[in-house]
Amino acid sequence: MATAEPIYQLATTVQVYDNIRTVEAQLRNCKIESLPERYLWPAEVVENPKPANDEAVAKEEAQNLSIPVVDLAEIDGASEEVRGKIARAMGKACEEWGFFQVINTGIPTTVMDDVNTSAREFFAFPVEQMEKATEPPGKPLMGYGGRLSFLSSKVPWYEYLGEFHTPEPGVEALAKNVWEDGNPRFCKAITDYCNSLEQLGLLILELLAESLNLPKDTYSQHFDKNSNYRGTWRFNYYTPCPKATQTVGQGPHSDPDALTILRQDQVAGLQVRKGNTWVTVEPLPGAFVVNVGDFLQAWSNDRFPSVEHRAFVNEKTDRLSIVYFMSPPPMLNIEAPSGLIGENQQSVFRTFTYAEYLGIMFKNRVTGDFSKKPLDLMRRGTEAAN
Ligand SMILES: O=C(O)CCC(=O)C(=O)O
Ligand SMILES: [Fe+2]
Repeated sequence: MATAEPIYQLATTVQVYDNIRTVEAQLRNCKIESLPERYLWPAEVVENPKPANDEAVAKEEAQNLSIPVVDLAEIDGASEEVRGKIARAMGKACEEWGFFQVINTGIPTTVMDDVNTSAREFFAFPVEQMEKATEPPGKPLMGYGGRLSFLSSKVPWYEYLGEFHTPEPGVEALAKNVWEDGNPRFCKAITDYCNSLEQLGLLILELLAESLNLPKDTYSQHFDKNSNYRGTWRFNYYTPCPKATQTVGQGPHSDPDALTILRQDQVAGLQVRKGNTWVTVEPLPGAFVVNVGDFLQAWSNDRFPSVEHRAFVNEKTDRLSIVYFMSPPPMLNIEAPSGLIGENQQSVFRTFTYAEYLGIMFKNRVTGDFSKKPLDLMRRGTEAAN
């Protein structure tokens, strides 16, 4: 079981603080006046980067930008031509943004509504009840959390609940710790949702391979149920923060996995880096936000960047995002397919496994070193790669 994997051992250096609900209540009751130091992220992280030239122009440009939208309405039984068009649009979005929104996925509204209701049911509990789902420190970002610092030197203003969907689904064990009857409705909602997202993820991986003129199963074959791939669901819940402008829901990061599929509610909060600015991902009803993770960046030989993103919070409204992370089998060697490497050339990154990569990433983050994107350490010729 994943609990014992050495890749997570570093996370035992985790620092546990008061739950953010306690801090929020203290602020509202004027028991404390300002956010505790640990939530105060540096200005360069919280604010938009200052453009070198004209700030007003850059701001306006950012407002007019939005991540591409890919429509899947015609994908079922599509002709080669139509499928190719969709694949190219997706590939272009990934090359230029590392992000896109996907609409008309065919996933029934009820599947999305049920998981939404389940997430809100959980986060409506008092802290003591939610904490029944807290996992021991060796399983970072699994179970319930909302006061931890192990991925950065600062604490983000958010709570999460998550578990594996595959290879060993953990939702039932988790639910048994929280509800006496194990809440079968909750378990079903999450399982149905993950099954749908898994199918969507496989389709996207196929289309992305096609966009690179690779055999369509180049990536998706490694996400077969029998392949030991890691599918993880996570709810991110951002309670309103009385000092929202001083902190972040999630600091700038790229996702380590291959592909992330996120469903946000109708409250904006996700921002994607584009050059020197941050572009807000506008909530679109029924859409999913898809992004390339570090692993797919390596697997595409740098064609699809895994782009930094962050989530902000606000003073009045809570916000929920529901994420499905697709990570390859931990021991799979990742190397760029030969179709992406020219004659007499080497791949941009050295060969590495996901397990090895997570180890390096956690170490980097626990020590608070954000000066390098972890994936850059795997480029041929860099220190960690040698
Ligand atoms: O909540 C969001 O919009 C961002 C979530 C995210 O980036 C993550 O969970 O990795
Ligand atoms: Fe992320």
